[in-house]
Amino acid sequence: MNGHAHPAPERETGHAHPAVVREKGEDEAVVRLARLDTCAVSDALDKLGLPGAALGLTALAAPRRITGRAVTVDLVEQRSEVAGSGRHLGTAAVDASGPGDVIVVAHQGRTHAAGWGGVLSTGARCNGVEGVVVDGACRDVDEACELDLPLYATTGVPITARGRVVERAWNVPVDIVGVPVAPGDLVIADASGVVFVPSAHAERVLATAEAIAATERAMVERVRAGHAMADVMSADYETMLDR
Ligand SMILES: O=C([O-])CC(=O)C(=O)O
Ligand SMILES: [Mg+2]
Repeated sequence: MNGHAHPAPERETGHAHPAVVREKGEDEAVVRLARLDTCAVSDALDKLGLPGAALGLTALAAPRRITGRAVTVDLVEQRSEVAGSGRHLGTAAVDASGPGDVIVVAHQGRTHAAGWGGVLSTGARCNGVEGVVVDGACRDVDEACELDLPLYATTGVPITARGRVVERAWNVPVDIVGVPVAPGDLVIADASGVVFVPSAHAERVLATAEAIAATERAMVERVRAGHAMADVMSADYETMLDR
């Protein structure tokens, strides 16, 4: 699954997640997720009373739907008392990732320095990574566009992370705009935003989202058949997500 000639290194922290040991097409939850969109998944989370939608993130490059399992990177401000990894942020995650993986960088909304860049994008693309999510600024956005690597973030910035922001750890639980994200959690991102699904709740979230999507397909058929909007989107729709 890894584009490099050498085997992917062992992950340094956390648990191996299913995408590491399975080919993408064998990850049943990701296959089902790929048939949905962020809105159906967000509605399912609402109905189940779970958090998951990360606000304020949008596609800066290659704007298409991505789905996969989270490989996390946690960033901190570089200060003398912080022991960085000694290598550039995100590199271990890129080396260990491949098809079915989405790299999720916890940058805590920072916009003064990039939490991702073009050399990293090249590595991610070479390894077949599905895409990258950063809850802060990124640079070399043009390179990500040229590479056709989906990149979801808050904004672009030309300023490097070097000397400013370092990797604290990777493959660890992180916080993305208030949403807890663990390695191996499901990720879906599209033009409406970015949503995470805890792997422990994947089955019931997927089943609920599939039912919601089926209901909406039937509604759209009724709209196309000429039914009044007020009938199609009536009280049933308004209360559909009630718990
Ligand atoms: O220095 C950085 O912020 C990283 C960078 O530009 C790259 O990966 O190309
Ligand atoms: Mg660069």
